[in-house]
Amino acid sequence: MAILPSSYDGPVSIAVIGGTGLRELPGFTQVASLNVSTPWGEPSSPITILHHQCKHNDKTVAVAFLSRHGLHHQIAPHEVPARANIAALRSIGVRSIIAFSAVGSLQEAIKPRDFVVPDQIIDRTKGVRPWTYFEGGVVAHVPFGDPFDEGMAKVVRECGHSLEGDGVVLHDRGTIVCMEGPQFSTRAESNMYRAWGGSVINMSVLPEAKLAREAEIAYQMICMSTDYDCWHDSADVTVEMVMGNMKSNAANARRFVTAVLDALAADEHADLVNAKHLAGSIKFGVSTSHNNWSPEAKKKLEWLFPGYF
Ligand SMILES: CSC[C@H]1O[C@H](OP(=O)(O)O)[C@H](O)[C@@H]1O
Ligand SMILES: Nc1ncnc2[nH]cnc12
Repeated sequence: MAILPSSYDGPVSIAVIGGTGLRELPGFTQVASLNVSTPWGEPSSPITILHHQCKHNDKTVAVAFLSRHGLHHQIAPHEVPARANIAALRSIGVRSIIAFSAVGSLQEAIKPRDFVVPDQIIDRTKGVRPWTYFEGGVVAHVPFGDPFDEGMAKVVRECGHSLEGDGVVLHDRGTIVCMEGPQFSTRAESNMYRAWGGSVINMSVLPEAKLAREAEIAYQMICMSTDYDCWHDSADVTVEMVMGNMKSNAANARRFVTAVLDALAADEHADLVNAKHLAGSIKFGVSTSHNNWSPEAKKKLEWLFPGYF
């Protein structure tokens, strides 16, 4: 295989974070592979820059691709270096992320292989994952009432519906429960999440979505259901089941992501993918006056937001 350049000059506003079963985007041309180091450590994988020829306007768009669990799926959900991942993407210019995830279904109507565009999250992680950029001498609080980006979600839903009838079944909204893992849930937990109104469950939407919000990045997850967890009459979830359903529906998953990238590349979405609606928002969330920031925190945050504060 040819060695890819380790730098890329052009603008890259959009990233895809691939999860279980979506470790690459075939059909896209790889033009660079970036090893970015951040004050929060190394990301899960090199960031691949892909060139994508848009269907609608013949434009070539650059997309960044990061593999959440590493190139060989060697990083457990609680070990994913989410701060480094989001910081590395922001540092190369990314302002919008489509994150992909294999999820368990908590509702009969969401069948294995159906897609869901979640609009809410219930946090069941256990506090073992670093979840903020604002600590160690600087405090900030960002709004998180709507944890996903509605503008991105609208585009994703339109694309999903345009593929319906062609093997894609889409649920427009849903509450995703993010559990710690790596063990799957007990039956009592699974039933409790159902009683709470959970639609689907995974181990990876947090802290990814929180960090994207802090980094002023528009973030939307696309979920693909792979199992009925362990509350249903059918067999309990296993990795084999997850991988089997991911594999047999991989073509649809890729078609879906490609359609979303095509749509996001349209000129009308330029402000959305550059997250103009979020630019500058973090400044209103910071509670610590700038001259009182600790030197360590200042150094890290100036790396993330150069020339900002
Ligand atoms: C292999 S089953 C559990 C695993 O699958 C999901 O991964 P991802 O969200 O990265 O697609 C889930 O969150 C767990 O990490
Ligand atoms: N049942 C489940 N629980 C947590 N994460 C999952 N990812 C896929 N299926 C899952």
